[in-house]
Amino acid sequence: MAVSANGGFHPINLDDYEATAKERLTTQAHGYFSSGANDQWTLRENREAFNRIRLRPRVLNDVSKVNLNTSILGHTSTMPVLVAPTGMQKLAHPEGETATARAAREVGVPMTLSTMSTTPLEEVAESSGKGLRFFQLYVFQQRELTVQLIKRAEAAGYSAIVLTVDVPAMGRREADLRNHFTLPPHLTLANFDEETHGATRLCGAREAARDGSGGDFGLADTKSALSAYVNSMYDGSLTWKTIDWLKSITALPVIVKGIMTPEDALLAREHGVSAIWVSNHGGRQLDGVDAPITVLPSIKQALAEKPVMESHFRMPTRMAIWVDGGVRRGSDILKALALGADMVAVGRPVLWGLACGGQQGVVDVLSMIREELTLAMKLAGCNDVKKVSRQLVRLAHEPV
Ligand SMILES: Cc1cc2nc3c(=O)[nH]c(=O)nc-3n(C[C@H](O)[C@H](O)[C@H](O)COP(=O)(O)O)c2cc1C
Ligand SMILES: CCCCCCC(=O)C(=O)O
Repeated sequence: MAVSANGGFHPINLDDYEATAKERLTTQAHGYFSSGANDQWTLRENREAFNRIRLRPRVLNDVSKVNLNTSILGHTSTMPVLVAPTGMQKLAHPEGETATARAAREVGVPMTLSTMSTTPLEEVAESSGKGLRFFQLYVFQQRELTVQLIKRAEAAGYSAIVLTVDVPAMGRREADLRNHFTLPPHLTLANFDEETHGATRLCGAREAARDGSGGDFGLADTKSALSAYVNSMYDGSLTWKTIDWLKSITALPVIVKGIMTPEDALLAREHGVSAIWVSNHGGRQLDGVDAPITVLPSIKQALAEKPVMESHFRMPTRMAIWVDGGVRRGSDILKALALGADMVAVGRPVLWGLACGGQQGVVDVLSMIREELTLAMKLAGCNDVKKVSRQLVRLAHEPV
């Protein structure tokens, strides 16, 4: 990282943001944001998998101008990048999700707001203004509460519902256990009512975690307050019928986040979703699964080979593929596009930007991603994201 004479912060890559964010965050917050599940093999693999993919540059192709504009669900994004949902952003900065929303709007990319936001979804919508925003949904055992969240997201102008399907139970994040992670008293899960739901319940979990009593959640040393909350509140009985139900109660496009196999990608298409989001939740759920970028080619191939199944649901003409996990370089985005992604999401880098500089920090992170992507495109001989093709990359098992 470049350090000026007065010790100022001059990040030159996304890892520099992470290093500085670590210095600024509490141990608990940094542990929650950065960690993966169990031995964190998948967390590391998300990065390493990108390093195994080689680029195949073409030359003499006029790259004096590079076009990154991308169409997403009938809207426009200024690059094929979106902000992934991450919970509890006020742990990173007092302005939390509103700062992220303003930054995403400024840069012209979509933001996905987490159900587990520390700012009410309506307030985030107001900050986002005309910015494109999606609402990430967790389905609660209290179905009525889930329906209310969807109705509120529709009323507040969110343009899609992103249903996360890889949290039937909370992954085992050992940093949260070691740090006795709790939400600080001044923060709440702001999409919920103190009386009836979330904030109150997480407070219960917080006290139980602190005094080791187990409290209402029966916490032991092997459970964190977060896992106690998730395991007692989220609906672990979701099936593919849940997608049909969701589509029956909202006219918004439905995206399914957490797809990792061709089999599930095909099922998602049968159930009429608008996009699948290939993701292993940033290595935070099942440790030992492949990186999303590794499974992307087989998912793309299965969708291309198998015809769209007939069903009584309205089918999108083409189901889009979004991907996330370990994206830290512009060239990672180029690799993902070449392997079949329509959009690429970033999670932790946005949190690091938020911790380093609030709204401006997130703008800087997204702008750095844009600059790196533009340069990678030029050096690879590609002047338009729409023209990125499979020929641009070589996988380890393919001949040179
Ligand atoms: C701190 C943190 C909180 C997250 N919260 C959510 C969430 O509330 N909902 C969700 O669907 N995914 C959540 N995720 C997963 C991200 O949406 C995304 O899949 C992941 O972070 C991508 O990997 P990356 O961080 O390497 O970019 C969270 C990830 C992190 C790091
Ligand atoms: C208060 C519960 C936090 C739920 C999980 C948010 C998430 O998806 C993640 O941390 O990962």
